[in-house]
Amino acid sequence: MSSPVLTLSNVTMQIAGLTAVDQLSFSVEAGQIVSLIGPNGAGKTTTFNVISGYMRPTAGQVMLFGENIVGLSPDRIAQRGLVRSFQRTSVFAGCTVFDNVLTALHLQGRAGLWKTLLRTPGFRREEAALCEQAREMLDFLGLQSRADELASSLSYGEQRVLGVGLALAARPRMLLLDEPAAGLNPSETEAFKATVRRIGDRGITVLLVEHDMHMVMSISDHIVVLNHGRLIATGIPTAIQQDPEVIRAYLGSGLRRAQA
Ligand SMILES: Nc1ncnc2c1ncn2[C@@H]1O[C@H](COP(=O)(O)OP(=O)(O)OP(=O)(O)O)[C@@H](O)[C@H]1O
Repeated sequence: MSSPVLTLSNVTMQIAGLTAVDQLSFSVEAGQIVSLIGPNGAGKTTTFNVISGYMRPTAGQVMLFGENIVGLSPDRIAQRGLVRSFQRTSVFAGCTVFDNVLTALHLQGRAGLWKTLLRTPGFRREEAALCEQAREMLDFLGLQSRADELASSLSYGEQRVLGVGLALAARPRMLLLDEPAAGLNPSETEAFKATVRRIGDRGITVLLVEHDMHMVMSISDHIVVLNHGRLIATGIPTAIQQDPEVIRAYLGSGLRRAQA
């Protein structure tokens, strides 16, 4: 049996007198693809902010790989293996696709300033290894044929995939995806789903916030549902689709479309 990589215990987040997240507890098991869903204003983004260190919860505990990460900065949390890919594209538009990935890998590299400036043999060896890793990453993302093009020339969907590649360059053990399908057309969404599955196949645990119920229902091993900051249901997709409280929370709308 797998063990949880992430556990929230009684997490509460009050913002300007409003309880955005209310006594929230749930766990994410290693290697799973888990979706965090709920109607607008349910507290999903706030929960992501708390998990990734952008907000310090008013109360509660967030355990990542067995360690309480409340109070750690996003950078420190990323060093512990949890990396977040943002809703908006975050690629360097004026650089080539290859240089985007290479730069992200460099940020994780070990070459120090002097080694880099003096272009020592150690630096050149590391540079060659990183170029190879960048090519592998572009293969993995299905962007190899676009390597020499400017990132700005990619479609919106491809830019989102590249943005995930930049997050993967940090070698996360757990990846947080913030509305990955937002703004994608149906074929881009299908391609993105395949990418997320391959990320899962690499043993990386994925937690995503997503409004596209088709994507959520077809990709998730497990779903966590929030409403008004509270957990109202958790389970496998088929159970969530039939959960009366979930259907009530959505007034049947989004969920009914996904079942159709
Ligand atoms: N910085 C803030 N200042 C004031 N209120 C906030 C702030 N951030 C979130 N809230 C409130 O907290 C509640 C939860 O918001 P949150 O953005 O986490 O929900 P969400 O589930 O991500 O919504 P959506 O699906 O619309 O993105 C909402 O009532 C929201 O108005």
